[in-house]
Parts: sequence; structure tokens; C-alpha cells
Amino acid sequence: MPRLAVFDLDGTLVDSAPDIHAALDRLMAAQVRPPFARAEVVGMIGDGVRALVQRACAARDLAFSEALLAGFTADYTARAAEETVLFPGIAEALEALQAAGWALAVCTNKPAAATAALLSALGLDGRFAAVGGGDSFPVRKPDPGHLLGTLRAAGGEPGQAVMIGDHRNDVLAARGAGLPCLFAGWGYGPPAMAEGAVATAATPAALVPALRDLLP
Ligand SMILES: O=C(O)COP(=O)(O)O
Ligand SMILES: [Mg+2]
Repeated sequence: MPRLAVFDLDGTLVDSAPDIHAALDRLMAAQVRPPFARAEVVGMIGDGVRALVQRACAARDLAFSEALLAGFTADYTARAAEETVLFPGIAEALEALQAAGWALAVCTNKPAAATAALLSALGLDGRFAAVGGGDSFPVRKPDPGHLLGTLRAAGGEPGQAVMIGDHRNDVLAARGAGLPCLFAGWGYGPPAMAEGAVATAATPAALVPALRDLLP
């Protein structure tokens, strides 16, 4: 059973805020609402697309509806990779982990369709033993069932796996599943969200030695 590194997506592997921001602004423009500042959008990411659209609507005095959610989701899924890139150093970190025998997986609250489109556009098809999206299981992060379902699909086991994420939801899901969580200090979550993580990696380059320390 190889060691398994389970990565969060938004704010951990990829800097996706520009495309999420652009899609939210297109939604707002269609509803004759002003655009958002980047920091506002970053603060809305982390609990999946429904919570994102609900928060955006609330911030612009707009009534949330299933139609708005469906429209946003279709638009974002089609255009998820226009500006989104891997964080600097992530490609090298994934390579180094695989070379050291680690298996890789993704556990994200982003819906599975948008996740697949994005990973494919970034050339990461086939890199991950499993990809658990926000709608892949009946539950999602912070529920540990999302992480455990992803882990099972990847053929991993909790004693040989580490979660890497940038949000309180990643830490909570990992703790609930009995895995250590390494906090991605380069991501969207403020440092306070690292509470309960075993350590913070300041950069993707710091990931590989930190993971090696956790599972020698
Ligand atoms: O879609 C979100 O809200 C967050 O996605 P993440 O779990 O990959 O950070
Ligand atoms: Mg994240």
C-alpha cells in the first residue's frame, strides 16, 4: 500500500480565484449588480458552489435561486481554466512525491465536472489515483466521509495518508477521518484556519520534506 497524499484543489493545487471571480462577475452583470473585489471572492470559496453562489447573492442583495446556481455552474464549468494555473512549485512537488513512491488524490468541494475539466486543461489527467468532487459523495468536506470515500477510491488507508489543504474544512475532514492535515500556507485560508493541522507548509517546495517527516 503506497503512501497517499490527498490534495485539496482550490487554493492548494490551483489558483482558481481569477476564474471563479470572473464567473461570479458575469453572473452579477447579468443581474445588474456591481462586480466583486478579489478578496471578497476568496473569502466565499471553500464550501462548494452552492454556498459560493448563496454568499455572492447575499452580498449583492439578490435572491438566490436554483436557476442562478445552475447558470453559474454551467458557465464556470465551461470556462474554469481560462486564467487558472497551478501554484508555482506544485508541478515539481507532485513529480517529487510520485518519484518517491507516493500515490496522489484530490478531495475538493468543487463539483466533479468542473474539477475534471480543470485538471484536464492543466494537463493533470491520470495523475491522481482518485478525484473526489463536491458532489461525488452524499457528503462533502468538512464531513470526513468525503475524504474517506476519496481515500477508499484511491486504494489508500488512513494510517498511510496525509491531507493537504488551505481551509478549515480540510483540517476538520482530516481530523474526523483520522489523518494528519498539512496546512497549505500559500492558499486562500487565513493562518487561523490552520488550527488542528499538524504543521503549515509555507510553500509547495516545503511540502515534500514535510510529508516525508509525517510518513517516513
Ligand atoms: O469549491 C469550493 O468552494 C472549494 O474547493 P476546494 O475544496 O477545492 O478548496
Ligand atoms: Mg481549498
